[in-house]
Amino acid sequence: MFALIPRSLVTNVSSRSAVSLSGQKATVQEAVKWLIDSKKDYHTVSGDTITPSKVMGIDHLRDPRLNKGLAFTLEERQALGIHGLQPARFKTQEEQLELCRISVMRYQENLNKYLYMTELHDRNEKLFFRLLSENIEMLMPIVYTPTVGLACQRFGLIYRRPRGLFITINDRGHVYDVLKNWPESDVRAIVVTDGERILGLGDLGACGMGIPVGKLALYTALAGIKPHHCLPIVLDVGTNNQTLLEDPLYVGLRQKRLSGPEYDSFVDEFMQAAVKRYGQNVLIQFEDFGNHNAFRYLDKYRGVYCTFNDDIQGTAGVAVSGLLASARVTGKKISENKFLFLGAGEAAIGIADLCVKAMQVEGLSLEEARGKIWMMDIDGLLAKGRPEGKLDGHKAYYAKEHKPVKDLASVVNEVKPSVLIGASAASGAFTPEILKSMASFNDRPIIFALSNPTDRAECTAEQAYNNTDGRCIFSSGSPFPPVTYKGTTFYPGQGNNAYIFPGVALGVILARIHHIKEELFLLAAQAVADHVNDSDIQKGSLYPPLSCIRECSVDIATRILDYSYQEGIATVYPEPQDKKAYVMQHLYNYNYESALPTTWPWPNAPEIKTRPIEPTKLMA
Ligand SMILES: NC(=O)C1=CN([C@@H]2O[C@H](COP(=O)(O)OP(=O)(O)OC[C@H]3O[C@@H](n4cnc5c(N)ncnc54)[C@H](OP(=O)(O)O)[C@@H]3O)[C@@H](O)[C@H]2O)C=CC1
Ligand SMILES: CC(=O)C(=O)O
Ligand SMILES: [Mg+2]
Repeated sequence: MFALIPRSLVTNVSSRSAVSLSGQKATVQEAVKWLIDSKKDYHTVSGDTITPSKVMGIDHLRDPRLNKGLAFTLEERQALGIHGLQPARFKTQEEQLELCRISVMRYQENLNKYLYMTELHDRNEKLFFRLLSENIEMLMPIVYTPTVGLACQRFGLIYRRPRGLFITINDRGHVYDVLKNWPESDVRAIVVTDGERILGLGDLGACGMGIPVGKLALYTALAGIKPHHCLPIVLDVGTNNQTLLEDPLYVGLRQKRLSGPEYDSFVDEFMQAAVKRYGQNVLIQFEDFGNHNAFRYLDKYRGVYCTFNDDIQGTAGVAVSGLLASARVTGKKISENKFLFLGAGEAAIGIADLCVKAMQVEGLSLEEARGKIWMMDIDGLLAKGRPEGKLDGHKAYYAKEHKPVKDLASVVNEVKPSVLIGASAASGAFTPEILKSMASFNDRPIIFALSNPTDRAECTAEQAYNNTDGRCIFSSGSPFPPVTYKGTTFYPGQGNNAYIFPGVALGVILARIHHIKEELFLLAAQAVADHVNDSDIQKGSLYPPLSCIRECSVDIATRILDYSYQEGIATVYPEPQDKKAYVMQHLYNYNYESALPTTWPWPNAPEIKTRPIEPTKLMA
């Protein structure tokens, strides 16, 4: 009888003294080595005969992890049993990449480019990641903000193949069983959302899955974390978005969002199940939860699990990095600035808290540091005793003895901040009048419009430069094209947590840190700032080019390893002596490897006729 067995179980046949491998006699040890080398996932076993499954032949084309398309050589096509299943042409990965670049650029609509990338991800994983990694500036806006926002909004319409795990409240009591359905057993990182605050687009329920998928694509493309170590998850607890509830295309649970103790116990069960399934070191990144849950869960879980909240902590890292780099333009330390935030939510409070930490490192007391930060929420200035708007949680730290003020322009004129940061999703809130005011009392005003996606930004890059006489230092959460003002072209940097979370995750995973300390984000901020060079600054950017994020991620991870061994929070022993080499050694390789076992051809195997592969011209 034939049976399909996983490669990991092939060693079960070791009790046999000899086997027949694809018709060739071999010792068990040789056969096992061949099978392991062959990187096949399944083999048929019949009696003492182990045969690479014929069914799995075609699965080399169907499985995105194994598929190389026309890049399979003649030897591989014959050895894997896929000869004849593709056209005769052989291509290099470089030729395939060129075709992909041409194909993706042929689409006019960004959503179609997104769909092309999704289809490529589903078809050929290595090609997808190499394409993305080598074309970050062109493709990050497609797989990530802003296009991913649109993809989430159209999720029901564009949904074709599943990616990630959807765990609903109906799975309560069985969350672990659902996790067991995920086909990978060695998951090291989970990005989870409940879809309540997707970018600045609000509650998108289960359609929020695009975000964990996009974030984890960046884990691999920007930090070399292996794709099979990554798991995107949506906790579907319903949605309060009435439009979605009435949308026949909505694919999530069609009911109001669960809240209160039942919701909490569901999230508790998820956390416990994740650790039971993948071990206590599994990294769990919270993404785009509603404000009221984000802070609570960070406080509740950070000392118990290996977890962080990207919107609070990752965003803080990237903003502080920009502020550190801004010193090269303004000559001011962070503590020599006065800050005004529009927004007092996850991103704004996260940034403010990390700025305070940075200012303390620069020598300020906690009170002095908090005193330099002014904040506004939907009810206006955080002023003690204001009649409207609670000052709960961290908001209270930044509330000032001040009369209530509602409008941003008045606060700007009164406070005269040197740094204006928007994390409110209030598009256009930085009006020309406000920008002009910033330029009237600052030589080089710092303006961060961090809200995503693009149409939620507090101002555009063009508005910022035009209304500050080209003197502002600008960055935004989603990318803006270069702006030419009075003959000078500015290339604004992207103040997005994508500079931070992939590198932090890489460092945490490699050091196997149990709990993620705040210091890691300060350290990551410093690392990214160190990668900014004079030409970046001259071009108008506080960040290194997107094409350098991989280097930043490796540097962040290396510094995290150094720090975690110094602090005794790393749990991998023996301690790697050369930390950077250790990081490099563990990066995902998106180049194709031979699909042939190293020992191929098997002794006495029929000779494979080969012919030279002729270099062919790329498409025009
Ligand atoms: N660039 C980046 O890397 C990141 C960008 N972001 C972006 O930041 C934005 C906010 O995210 P997040 O902080 O998580 O969301 P939250 O919901 O936690 O916070 C939003 C904050 O903005 C305030 N707010 C809303 N509307 C207005 C308004 N008209 N005027 C003044 N304040 C207003 C809210 O007030 P109240 O408290 O009263 O409700 C709240 O304090 C989103 O667009 C998100 O995409 C987020 C993370 C990373
Ligand atoms: C970038 C990001 O995490 C956000 O906008 O939510
Ligand atoms: Mg987010």
